[in-house]
Amino acid sequence: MSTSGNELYATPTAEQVAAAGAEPTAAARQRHREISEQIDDHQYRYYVLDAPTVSDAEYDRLMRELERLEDEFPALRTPNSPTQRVGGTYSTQFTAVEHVERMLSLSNAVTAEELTAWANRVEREAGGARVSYLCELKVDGLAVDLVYRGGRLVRGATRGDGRTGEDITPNVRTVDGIPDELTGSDEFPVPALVEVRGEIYFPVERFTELNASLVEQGKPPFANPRNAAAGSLRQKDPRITAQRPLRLIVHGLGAREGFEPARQSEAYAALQAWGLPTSTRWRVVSSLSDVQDYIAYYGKHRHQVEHEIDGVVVKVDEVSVQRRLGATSKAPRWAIAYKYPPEEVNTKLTDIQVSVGRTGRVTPYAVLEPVRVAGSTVTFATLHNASEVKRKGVLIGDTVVVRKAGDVIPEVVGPVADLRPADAREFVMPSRCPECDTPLRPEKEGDADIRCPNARYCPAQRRERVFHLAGPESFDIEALGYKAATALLDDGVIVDEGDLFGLDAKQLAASPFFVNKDGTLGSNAQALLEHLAAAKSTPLWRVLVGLSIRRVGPVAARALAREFSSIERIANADRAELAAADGVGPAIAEAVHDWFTVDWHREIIDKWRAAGVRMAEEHADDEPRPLAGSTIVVTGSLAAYSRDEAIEEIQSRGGKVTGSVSRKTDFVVVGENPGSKYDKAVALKVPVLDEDGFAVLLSDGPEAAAERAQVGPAEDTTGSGVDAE
Ligand SMILES: NC(=O)c1ccc[n+]([C@@H]2O[C@H](COP(=O)([O-])OP(=O)(O)OC[C@H]3O[C@@H](n4cnc5c(N)ncnc54)[C@H](O)[C@@H]3O)[C@@H](O)[C@H]2O)c1
Ligand SMILES: [Zn+2]
Repeated sequence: MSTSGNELYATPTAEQVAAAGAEPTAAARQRHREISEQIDDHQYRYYVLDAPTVSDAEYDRLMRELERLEDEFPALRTPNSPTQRVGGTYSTQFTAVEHVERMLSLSNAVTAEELTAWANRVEREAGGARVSYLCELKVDGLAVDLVYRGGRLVRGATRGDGRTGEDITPNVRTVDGIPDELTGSDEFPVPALVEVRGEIYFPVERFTELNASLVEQGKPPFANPRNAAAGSLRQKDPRITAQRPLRLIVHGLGAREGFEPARQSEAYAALQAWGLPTSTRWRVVSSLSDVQDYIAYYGKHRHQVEHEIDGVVVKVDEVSVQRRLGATSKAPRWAIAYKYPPEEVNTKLTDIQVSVGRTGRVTPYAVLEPVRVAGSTVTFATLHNASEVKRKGVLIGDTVVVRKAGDVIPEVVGPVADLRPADAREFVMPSRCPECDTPLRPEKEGDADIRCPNARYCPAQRRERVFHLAGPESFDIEALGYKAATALLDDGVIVDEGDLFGLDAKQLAASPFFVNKDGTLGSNAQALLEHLAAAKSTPLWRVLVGLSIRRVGPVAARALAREFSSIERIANADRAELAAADGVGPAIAEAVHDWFTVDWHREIIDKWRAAGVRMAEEHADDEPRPLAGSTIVVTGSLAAYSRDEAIEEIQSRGGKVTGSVSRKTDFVVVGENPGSKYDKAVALKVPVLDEDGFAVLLSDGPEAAAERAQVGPAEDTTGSGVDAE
């Protein structure tokens, strides 16, 4: 709608009044002003200070509220509204520069319906032209514009308000992977001028390290990798930028002379040919349902990517259609960002307390003001150990960024330094066990972990050990919940886990937890006795897991059970014999050996044996071992197996798993995002199995698998995202 010239003063027609909607109420105007001011403030903190004080989710909520208000009262939708302009601004710290072509933002969708509505509109307005969709990851970093003239990098700038950005040329030059000079190919010669758009990011795995070093220098840490990227790039002193492990992914073009792509995907092929870092993850698909699949796939695998992603960007691949669709003042109509549900929220860290685990390890954990994230309410988050608390730079009383990624346990990412209250205080590791008051100490000089050495009687350790026996990888005793385990110990029914399998109804009747109001024995007691009886014939490896021997998880326990086939033989083996067993090694051997030298540990074994717990593997020796003699390397992530599970599957069939590829390797099993091991396998011509091939290896053995293996140079799949047409 044009508001220029005399139109402003003319009496509006009936149609104009209708189009403008109802006159905004005073309350609506007031709220609109409030939110707009808040958004301006948040943009300043985010784009200029690189230190936001609210989460992206909170910011997005404000923006959506503003949009709803404007839908209701269109008169509020002025060109100046945050909904109508590219959010962001530039700092006087840097020289302001005009972009040759404007840098836009993206419209976004958070539901499948919004995405479908966008696609429907695209297809309607494409004028009958065929539309393909290019799907790619939305890199959570900061947007940059790189100008190459005659193939030379002449300028790097931030997005700013979209027209004017900040000149950060010297900083950009320090970023690994940004070429000073473009190369070209026959197909894609270097153009006379090109504005390249991309996203600079901070690799996720380097983030904690950066914050630790900032805290050490007495500087405020960054709340998340995106702010770390922005803060590292927008430095007055480019030498600081040079020390940060920043990376770039390019995803678009601005102005250009001497190059006119017909498709977005062709532009990416050109960018790659010029020597710029493109992603290998983009795909061109021909239907919306394929777009949905791509979104679902990365919804699941977003944490296997080296940078943070906050969504997927979908672009119309055909440039002719892009042109037809054009752009609003804020964003192109031919692209949309599908945003994943937020995984980060801000909340208050009210305290840091410690808990004592079943092996005595003392771990600090965050007590948070309850907050909802990724579908559940988070109140606690582990902090691992005291040095981790230091590395993260969080103080009690801080507002902190809490991250909960899918099913993964919640984590404190870092403090919001600008909201630190004056009375925030440092966490001090207690010197005594919170449950038994024994002085805490590291086991060995220099250990990061400290422990409660009172292993036998510390109530916390006993409780955790007893409860651990109930777990699915140990005896799997469903009726032994945390409350039941606590009651058994607190009411003196058992002294420790040694007494568990000898329990009878009379003993259980001594605990109110197992007795009904009318004095009869509860059904929970009956269930516990039944489950305990059934658990007595648990396989040996799971009995070993139940012993809470340090370092002995399911993988080591399986290896021990396979080699020794009885507790007796494990207890009597010396360190060298233990260490020589396949899949055991010196550290586990030492832990196992030490465990059996403790008298009360042996008493547990004796009591369990007396109670009828099976202590030997009956059939261990005649299990088929189809992979005996095969050496296998696993790299990348498999869909159907965790890393440990894959290793167990191989070892339980007699195969050997090693960490590096050599000519002696029989197979390399390659999952999603394999590392250099894959390249090495190809170079050494070691047979490579994908996940289906791995399934064949497990079910039908090495010969069948060899037929499915790929050997030698692989087809080059990078950048060949265009689907078969
Ligand atoms: N927490 C805060 O206080 C605060 C303040 C301001 C903005 N923000 C965050 O920034 C968002 C708004 O920023 P915005 O306007 O830049 O929108 P946006 O970040 O949602 O999307 C636009 C940007 O995405 C980037 N991008 C990443 N990968 C891309 C790809 N593959 N193709 C194309 N572009 C890609 C581009 O740089 C583009 O400018 C908010 O939704 C919020 O998440 C937060
Ligand atoms: Zn203790």
